[in-house]
Amino acid sequence: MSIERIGVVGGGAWGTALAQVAAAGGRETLLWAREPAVVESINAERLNRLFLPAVPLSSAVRATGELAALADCDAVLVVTPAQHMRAVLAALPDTTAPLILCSKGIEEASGRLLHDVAHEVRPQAPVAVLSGPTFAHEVAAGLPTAVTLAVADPALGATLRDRLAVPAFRIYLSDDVAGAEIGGAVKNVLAIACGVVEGRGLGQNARAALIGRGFAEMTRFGLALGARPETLTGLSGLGDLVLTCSSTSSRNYSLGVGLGQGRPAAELMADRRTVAEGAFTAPVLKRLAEAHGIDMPIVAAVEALLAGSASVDQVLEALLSRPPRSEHA
Ligand SMILES: NC(=O)C1=CN([C@@H]2O[C@H](COP(=O)(O)OP(=O)(O)OC[C@H]3O[C@@H](n4cnc5c(N)ncnc54)[C@H](O)[C@@H]3O)[C@@H](O)[C@H]2O)C=CC1
Ligand SMILES: O=C(CO)COP(=O)(O)O
Repeated sequence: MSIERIGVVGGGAWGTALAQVAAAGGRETLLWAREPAVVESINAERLNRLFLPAVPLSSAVRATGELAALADCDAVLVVTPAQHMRAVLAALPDTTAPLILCSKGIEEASGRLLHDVAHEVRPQAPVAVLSGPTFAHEVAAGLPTAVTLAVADPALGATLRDRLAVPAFRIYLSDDVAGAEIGGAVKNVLAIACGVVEGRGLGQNARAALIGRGFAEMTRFGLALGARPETLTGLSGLGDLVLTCSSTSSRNYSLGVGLGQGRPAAELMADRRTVAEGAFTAPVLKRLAEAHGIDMPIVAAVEALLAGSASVDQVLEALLSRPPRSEHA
């Protein structure tokens, strides 16, 4: 199987950065964007003025507003917000090209991981997941980055890796598709919690404690859903958790900073153009954890803050008054 022409669905920051990677070496890459202003600014100025304004794009990235234009792509990177993925996949032209899911989240209405959504909507297409510690602006600027590419078929994985990898964008293969997805979805919720710690001035010890105990929650949830431990300790799990929990470059962390400063979630979410996936993942993750009997107190605290059902001081008090337990229980 030869993969030459890549399509990208989603003209936000991450779709644009990935289009830039796919266009390395001057290979034409077709980026579908929902906003006509994004299509126009990319084609006319080589810039995505709405979502990634600081990075000049390769002339090999071409934008379109028509999903039908992706019909002859050999592989399609899917980079919409998680809650819109089902609708966009359903609107894709009839193609059996491999779909590489690059979004991070869980579908709220169904509780399904995104690769399950993709299998359901596009049963003929092979599905891969690309995830890891990857701020879009750094990838687009060509800074060194490493990711996990998870796909059941190792031959397809190697073909996709050979087409997409460049020296500064290292791709590590895995066949643990669910594990790669779970890390990326859960870390967004934990990043909100770490932002709250900063916003409320709780200190760096508290942030490190949240990363450690948050990782314990990610591990319990991941193992219960069939993820492998080495995936959770790898790039798409612990690697991305560390990145997102320690930088205001993260939209999720920044949302948490606002919550920690006492601003209401509704105000922080209103008029957002960019997506903070953890706000949509938290309620469904809490629901899934309860359904599976998995203890996830940090996730529950973030959900309560976002829902406005508890204040920062109340969730802090609840977390600090939990009965002592073994670190490994
Ligand atoms: N920005 C980053 O550094 C990274 C983002 N991701 C993931 O990539 C996914 C996309 O995020 P970004 O590219 O950052 O988005 P963004 O926050 O830069 O832009 C928002 C995106 O949402 C799209 N959108 C809004 N309403 C929509 C609708 N009804 N249907 C379809 N699309 C709609 C917009 O067209 C735009 O592409 C998310 O799941 C995110 O977690 C993953 C790794 C890195
Ligand atoms: O997923 C990301 C980095 O790996 C981007 O994080 P944010 O969505 O929080 O900005």
